[in-house]
Amino acid sequence: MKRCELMGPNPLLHALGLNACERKSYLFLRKELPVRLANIMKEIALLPDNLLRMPSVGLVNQWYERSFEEIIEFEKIDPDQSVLSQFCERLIHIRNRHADVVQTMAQGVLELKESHEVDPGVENSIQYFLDRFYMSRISIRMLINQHTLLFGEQIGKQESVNGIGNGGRHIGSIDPACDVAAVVRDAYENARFLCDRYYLASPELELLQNGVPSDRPLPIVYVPSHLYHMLFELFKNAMRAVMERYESSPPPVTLNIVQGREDISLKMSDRGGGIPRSVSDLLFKYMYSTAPQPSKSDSHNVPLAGYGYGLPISRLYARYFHGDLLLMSCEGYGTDAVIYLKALTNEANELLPIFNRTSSKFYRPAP
Ligand SMILES: O=C(O)CCCOc1c(F)cc(-c2c(C(=O)NCc3ccc(C(=O)O)cc3)noc2-c2cc(Cl)c(O)cc2O)cc1F
Repeated sequence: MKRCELMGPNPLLHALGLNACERKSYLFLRKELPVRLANIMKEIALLPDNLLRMPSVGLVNQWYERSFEEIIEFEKIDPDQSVLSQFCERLIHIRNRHADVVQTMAQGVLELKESHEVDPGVENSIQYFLDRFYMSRISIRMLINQHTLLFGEQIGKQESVNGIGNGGRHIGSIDPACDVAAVVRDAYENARFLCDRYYLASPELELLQNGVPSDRPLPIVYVPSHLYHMLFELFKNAMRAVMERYESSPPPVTLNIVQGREDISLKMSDRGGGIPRSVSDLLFKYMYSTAPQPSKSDSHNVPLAGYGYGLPISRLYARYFHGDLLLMSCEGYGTDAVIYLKALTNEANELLPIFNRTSSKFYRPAP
């Protein structure tokens, strides 16, 4: 078995250690995944009783408990090829089980809103929990994807992730030369398709690099699907604001990519009229964003915005590798949304929620 340098829990560095080794990854994940599942289950147990009792939250909790049990079954099994294949299949099974966790938790929050008065203290606890819960989920899915993409059955067929061709250079879900400009154009075109379908028109994209029109590739080490998710969400919001404000000749949405020494900044600017600060703060609140899902039958007239957790989860994707996502809206004119990415690979390690005395205080403040 070829030795390999397991480069620690940083999935970027771990995966870029091109001689990734399935056995080392198995030994790391069979410990690390139960730890991350256990950490978040401890926090679920500390949720306000009213939320914990909601049927959908109970369902999510069962999924976590089941997945925890299924991984610790490997705790004392030495890896031979059969065990490694079973482990890969088990991870895929677990990833599929958790596919609808975001919507199911949102349903749990809705069940709470519809059945109980929610005081600001409980709302703060829910906001704190969901940020940590979804960040934990991003990290767990990142580790599972790296292992199953690097060592799973599909390894020979992996052409690209998220449909963006790349000549097979991906390492798991990480692209060591992720072309930011290409992901921007991809996200814009897909948001534009939805916009055209609903408004029968859409704003043009003005793509700049350091303030100058440019189509030049801009390769960074990143997870294209994370970058795409953030950009697609912001383009949808910008297009909705612009098209709601302009009957015709909508002004373009500008996306300026600025390469700094520490940060790569992607500033999206629109002239959609903007929102007051009191509203822009609410857009990151899970309780505010939780509304009954539009019925599928009238999906043709659902606005661009998905009544989802698009913005808070996009911010978590940015923060996962120590970046950020900020909104600066000028009511009466338009909105700037900035995605900050870490330009230096070795600084882009994971940002993980760890359950400890400090975090538990957040749920039940000391009497
Ligand atoms: O569904 C999701 O997950 C996200 C759902 C989210 O849905 C929204 C949406 F796409 C766009 C806007 C919006 C408006 C607007 O709507 N302006 C008109 C109005 C002015 C005042 C007030 C008020 O005073 O209350 C309300 C609206 N202006 O700028 C933005 C805007 C918001 C964001 Cl996050 C962005 O990245 C770019 C933007 O241009 C608000 C949304 F809410």
